[in-house]
Amino acid sequence: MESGTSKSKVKRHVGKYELRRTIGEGTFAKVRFAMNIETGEPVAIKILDKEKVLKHKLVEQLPHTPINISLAGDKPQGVHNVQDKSCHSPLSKKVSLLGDEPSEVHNGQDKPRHSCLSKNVSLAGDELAGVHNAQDKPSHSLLSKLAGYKPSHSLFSETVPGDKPSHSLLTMQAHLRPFITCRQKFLGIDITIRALFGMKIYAFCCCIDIQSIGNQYFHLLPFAQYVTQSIRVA
Ligand SMILES: Nc1ncnc2c1ncn2[C@@H]1O[C@H](COP(=O)(O)OP(=O)(O)OP(=O)(O)O)[C@@H](O)[C@H]1O
Repeated sequence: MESGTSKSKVKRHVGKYELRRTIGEGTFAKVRFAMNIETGEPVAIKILDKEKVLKHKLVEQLPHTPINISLAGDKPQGVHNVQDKSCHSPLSKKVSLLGDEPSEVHNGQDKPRHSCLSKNVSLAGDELAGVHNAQDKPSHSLLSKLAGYKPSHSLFSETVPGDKPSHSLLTMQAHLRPFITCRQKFLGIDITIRALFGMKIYAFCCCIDIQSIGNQYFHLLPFAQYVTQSIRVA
């Protein structure tokens, strides 16, 4: 994290993002509008105090294995997502699924177009095995753009040397739990994990960049203008 000064006030930066006004506040986090100083791309950055995260054991709610999340609009054929309307976060919509044995999950067919998050994967088979998503490059994927489509690439670790992403890149995972529905809340994100149609397996995947700096976590989100219609970008 770096800071710069302007004539009137100090502008805070997180990597290549300049933090601007506060968009909103939730139970655990404050969300600020931010702008990529190189491209002008608007994003939202959710800021959480580590203390709060620890106090409310939010981290413990994160499954030890990676999870897969998808946004509204990403509905690969045959997959029915259940939206959780109790949460306003654009990341809160829904969910994943998949097998206990995290065999490599890939996809060659599914090309979601409207994902703000990257690497969506859909599997319609009864088995998870050696499926790859080498072709999958969602055209509107914010994070995949930022990460250069490299799952191991953290946006912030790239731009903030020395700062390690704590939970960035929640990647592909499989849980073979037919008919089990599980709800988790992690860092303000409601996550519903559902297994649909018995042995049929569907997978969604995304990269979530969460950077730990000082006593705070910074969570990069696509800026959802519909949430804050009145925000002024300036
Ligand atoms: N990606 C985003 N783009 C624009 N505004 C956002 C975004 N994410 C959150 N906000 C705004 O910030 C507010 C706080 O979001 P946050 O996710 O921290 O809490 P919440 O989900 O609204 O509430 P809680 O955490 O109590 O369930 C939201 O109500 C919304 O107005």
